[in-house]
Amino acid sequence: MSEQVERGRGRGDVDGYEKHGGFPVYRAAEDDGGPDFGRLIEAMRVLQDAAVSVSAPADVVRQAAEQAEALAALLEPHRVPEGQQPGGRSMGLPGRGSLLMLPWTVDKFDATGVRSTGVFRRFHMGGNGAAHGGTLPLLFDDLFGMITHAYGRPISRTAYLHVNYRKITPIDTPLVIEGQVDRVDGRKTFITAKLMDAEGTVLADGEALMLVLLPGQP
Ligand SMILES: CCCCCCCCCCCCCCCC(=O)SCCNC(=O)CCNC(=O)[C@H](O)C(C)(C)COP(=O)(O)OP(=O)(O)OC[C@H]1O[C@@H](n2cnc3c(N)ncnc32)[C@H](O)[C@@H]1OP(=O)(O)O
Repeated sequence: MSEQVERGRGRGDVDGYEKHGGFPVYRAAEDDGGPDFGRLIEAMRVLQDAAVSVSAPADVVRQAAEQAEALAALLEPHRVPEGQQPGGRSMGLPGRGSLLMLPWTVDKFDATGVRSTGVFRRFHMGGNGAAHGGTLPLLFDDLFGMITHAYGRPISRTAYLHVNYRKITPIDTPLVIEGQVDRVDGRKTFITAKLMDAEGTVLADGEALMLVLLPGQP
């Protein structure tokens, strides 16, 4: 996906694109973590959905806990430093293969904006069939980061993020989020986006100021 970025278009007067402040330079994982990584992440998401929605007999809960502990022990010796794991860098996987991110798929990524589609799952539910209010800023924030990147700006930090909740955001319903850079002013990138249902009804809109980091800024 990074190859699609029209490098330099939105740099403005910001130097040192490759430096990203104090950030290490992140590269996309070449093979999306290998043939079974996406499968593992999706299985983990199904498990998350189950963990927040089941009411199972004590014996089943005990077995599940033992299996979850065994799985964690299997993976534990393979931790690597930030920027080396496929999670979050696998551009071909929903949510870039990060369990933290909403499992949404990017279908437009260029300097004119980014669009992503997906569903909020049971794991993301707040109450009465609606997505938890805290999960929407997560979706917006990650989109804003991608929009900044697609515009050719260095990785930036969110200085502020505002979300207007216009209508209830349902779970298990295909939705789309789309946004773009509105204005650039030196280190400042102003971005807006809308979350919509399949009929184009706006469920939430958001705006953010993303600030290009100064050299050495964490
Ligand atoms: C793998 C391969 C490729 C992957 C490709 C995919 C893309 C990859 C996607 C990643 C997606 C992640 C995207 C998450 C991004 C976060 O979520 S970052 C985490 C959340 N944010 C933070 O933790 C930021 C914490 N805050 C800070 O670090 C510092 O406050 C900041 C934001 C760096 C700014 O500090 P500073 O550099 O000292 O800035 P400062 O001089 O105070 O202000 C600069 C200007 O901005 C203005 N400003 C600053 N804050 C504000 C504010 N809140 N409101 C209004 N104006 C403000 C100032 O007034 C000033 O304006 P001017 O006077 O220049 O006109």
